[in-house]
Amino acid sequence: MQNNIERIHFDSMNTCNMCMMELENVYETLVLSPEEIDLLDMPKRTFTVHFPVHMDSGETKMFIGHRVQYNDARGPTKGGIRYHPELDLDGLKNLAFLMAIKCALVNIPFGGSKGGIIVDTKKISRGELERITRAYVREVSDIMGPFKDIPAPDAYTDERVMVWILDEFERIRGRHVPAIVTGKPIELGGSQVRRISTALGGVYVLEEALQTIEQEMRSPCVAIQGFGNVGRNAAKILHEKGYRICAISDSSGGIRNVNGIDILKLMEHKEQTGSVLGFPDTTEISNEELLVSDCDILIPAALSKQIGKDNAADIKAKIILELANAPTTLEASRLLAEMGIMVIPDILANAGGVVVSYFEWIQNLNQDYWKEEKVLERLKYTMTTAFANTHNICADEKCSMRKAALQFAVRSILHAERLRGNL
Ligand SMILES: NC(=O)C1=CN([C@@H]2O[C@H](COP(=O)(O)OP(=O)(O)OC[C@H]3O[C@@H](n4cnc5c(N)ncnc54)[C@H](OP(=O)(O)O)[C@@H]3O)[C@@H](O)[C@H]2O)C=CC1
Ligand SMILES: O=C(O)CCC(=O)C(=O)O
Repeated sequence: MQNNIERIHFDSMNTCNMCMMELENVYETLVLSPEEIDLLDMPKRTFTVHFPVHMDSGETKMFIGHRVQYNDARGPTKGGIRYHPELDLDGLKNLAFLMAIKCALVNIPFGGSKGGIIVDTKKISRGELERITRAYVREVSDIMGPFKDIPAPDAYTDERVMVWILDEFERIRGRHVPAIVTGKPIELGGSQVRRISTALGGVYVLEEALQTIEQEMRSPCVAIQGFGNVGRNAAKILHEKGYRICAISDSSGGIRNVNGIDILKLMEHKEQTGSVLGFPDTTEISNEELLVSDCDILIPAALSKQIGKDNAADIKAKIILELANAPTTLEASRLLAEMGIMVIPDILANAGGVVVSYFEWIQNLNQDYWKEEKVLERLKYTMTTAFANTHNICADEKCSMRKAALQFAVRSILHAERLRGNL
């Protein structure tokens, strides 16, 4: 086997260095062959598109979009679409890899993908957002399909964007194809619960995790970074369950009140002002301060690489529930494990989103729509089973949850590759 540095030089075209480094943590335990490592280290396909869009000003601007399909041994690739001014292909490869791992861990028949457009949604109009989305779909429609690659919402995309993706794709195909995208509004084939499923799935695994620790936490104090779809719904669900939400932030900064923040009122405040700042009876803190603030449970629910080697040692939470994707660098993950902090990894913690996306896809294909109770019951079963599978490996091997989850998922992906005769 080549060492890491040799490999980076050897296949520099489309490697995913972050994926390689993450996978190295399980190579030894799983005793993988060089062929297996080669297969896992690189995405299957990477697309970059460059397309013009007419802006409101009358000028035409060029945009760049990507879609990475990492592995499809277990089924069509599945993963969100992210709009962000700092979107980069390497980050997307890692996110697509995490999708493949996540789907294998919760045992749904999908591979993993991720995509997006380099754009700041706060600096464009609604009309421009729609034209950019539709233009991107025209560029990538050939590689999408209900049995090929199925997008969904991610940071700075929402139901409205999913509807434009659906509509543009159906215009191109000339027929209805509801299963082309998930995260749609219920009126257009969306599933009950999908709006809150990422947060709710996270709460299910958090409560399983709390049962495994000896020390009882009474009215735990929770700090949440991010107040978008995932952060806001996690805050609301936990608030309703009696947790104290002591600190919360968005891109403009954070607020803190150790006695707990009224989340419903904060949601109204954010709706009216566009920010969590200025909410009554709270002290302003920075996003950096939020991450290292006194709390029992820390929930990163915004962007990647928020917890790194520079701030990990200062974290005071006893549990970190990673609702964002890749919020912790690998270096920081190792440090947190040494500090005895329980980290419920993204690939488990935020899988509730794709699990209900899978339910939405099934409902679309069968044209048979489920009641809320059925979705809730199946989501809970899927998440608690994935938690138990991960926890059992942790107990047997005395390893972190991240390593355990990764092992479980890699085994499952390689098994599918072997069955297909690819290994
Ligand atoms: N949506 C889903 O179903 C899933 C999402 N995820 C992951 O969850 C995370 C959040 O996604 P989602 O909630 O959908 O995205 P949204 O776009 O709905 O929300 C993003 C939130 O993050 C905040 N934010 C952005 N930059 C920063 C920053 N530097 N510091 C603090 N907060 C910041 C935003 O602030 P502001 O409101 O001011 O813009 C916003 O509140 C992402 O990592 C995503 O990949 C994972 C699985 C599924
Ligand atoms: O719902 C989905 O299909 C994917 C959601 C997503 O992008 C994620 O889990 O990171």
